[in-house]
Amino acid sequence: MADDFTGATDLATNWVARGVRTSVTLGVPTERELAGLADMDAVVVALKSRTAPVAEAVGESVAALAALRRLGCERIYDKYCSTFDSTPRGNIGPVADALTAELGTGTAVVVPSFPATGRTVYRGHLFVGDQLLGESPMRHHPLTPMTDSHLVRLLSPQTRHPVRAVGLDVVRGDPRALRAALDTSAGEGPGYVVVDAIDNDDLTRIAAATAHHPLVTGGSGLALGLPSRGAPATGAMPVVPGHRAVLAGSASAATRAQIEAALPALPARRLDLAALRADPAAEIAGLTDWARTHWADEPGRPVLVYAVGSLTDIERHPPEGLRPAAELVEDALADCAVAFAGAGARQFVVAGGETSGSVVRALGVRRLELGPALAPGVSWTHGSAPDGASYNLALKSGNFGGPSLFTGAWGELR
Ligand SMILES: Nc1ncnc2c1ncn2[C@@H]1O[C@H](COP(=O)(O)OP(=O)(O)O)[C@@H](O)[C@H]1O
Ligand SMILES: O=C(O)[C@@H](O)C(=O)COP(=O)(O)O
Repeated sequence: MADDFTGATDLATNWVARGVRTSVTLGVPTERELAGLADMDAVVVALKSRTAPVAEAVGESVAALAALRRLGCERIYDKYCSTFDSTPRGNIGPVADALTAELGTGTAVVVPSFPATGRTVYRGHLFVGDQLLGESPMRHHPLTPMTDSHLVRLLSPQTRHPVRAVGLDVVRGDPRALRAALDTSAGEGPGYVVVDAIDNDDLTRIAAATAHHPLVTGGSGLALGLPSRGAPATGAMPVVPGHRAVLAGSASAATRAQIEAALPALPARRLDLAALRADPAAEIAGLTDWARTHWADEPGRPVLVYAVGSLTDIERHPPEGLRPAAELVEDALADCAVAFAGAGARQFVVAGGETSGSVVRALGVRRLELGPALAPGVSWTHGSAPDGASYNLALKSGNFGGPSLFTGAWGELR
């Protein structure tokens, strides 16, 4: 299970790359939906629980676990952000505590490392590229600003269980010693072990040492440590003809670079918070008319609607008595998606995990199958809504992908 929608397609991208047939369900699958998943090797349940109230996040995660167990899943992967997005209250710790209790497990590993995207862990410190997490642009995140980098320190206040660390020397040493270090010792109850990993070989060692663990936790990188089952498990993804749009609610550094690179090439509009507060329906109608005009002029050319071009666009506190910007933007982009779909848009790149959750829920899509990969942790997907409309959706984590992703992604839809 994944705590946001981009995280879900990120994990699925890595499983599919290892030849594991994987579907993503958007929300906890119903009994009927479960029946359609029986022949998959893996299922990722995408939740929107990263910044939800703790009790809600725990409740949804336990419901997702119950559904996965009904499906016969024997091993559970608790996927959170490779930048450990959370606060001292959660939700990484409380969710992991609940899963540990439900599964009756002892020690669970904590592995945010995803070297292909620059996330590495050394001596318990999480790095984003060359920077410590707490010194990286993640310190500016509108919802979960990360100002510390030490994973034991970050997780400890969030859990009732002990947190210890295992260093790179152990990861690269005798495999039996690694396995012993990651297993629950006699008399030890539930707890967490933060494991160093700075390259994919480290992840392979950790995956082998935890192959018998019923629960692992981390970013998606650990999935790349699985033994490959052969060719990537993507079938021929249907390409849905229709207009194209990029909807970017993320304020992350990679998204801002993608917006900057796209501005000279794509018709673009930045959301106007004041206008949205004054009359959201009129603002969405205006954006839809604008998009329609561009699609009529140049069919095939995507339009870009974005929230944050530079850090100064972030509104940390709403003016007295008004709705927070995060809610306003998520609702606006979800409404744009629905209105754009009504105007014939079928191909969307959505930037940001929370944003993707809002957009995909609004479109009503409940299940995604993966298509071509666009960057580490980012793939095109295909999904259908109950009204019969189908979409190609690329749910892009705020911090993933190169600068040309918003302009270059479309070439993969052939
Ligand atoms: N101008 C803004 N001020 C404050 N918050 C914003 C603004 N624009 C967007 N947001 C919010 O920031 C959050 C970004 O989170 P998310 O979509 O998960 O992106 P990321 O993947 O970069 O974390 C969303 O809730 C979005 O609505
Ligand atoms: O693990 C990751 O970094 C991503 O899969 C992820 O969770 C991204 O979250 P957002 O940046 O909020 O999209």
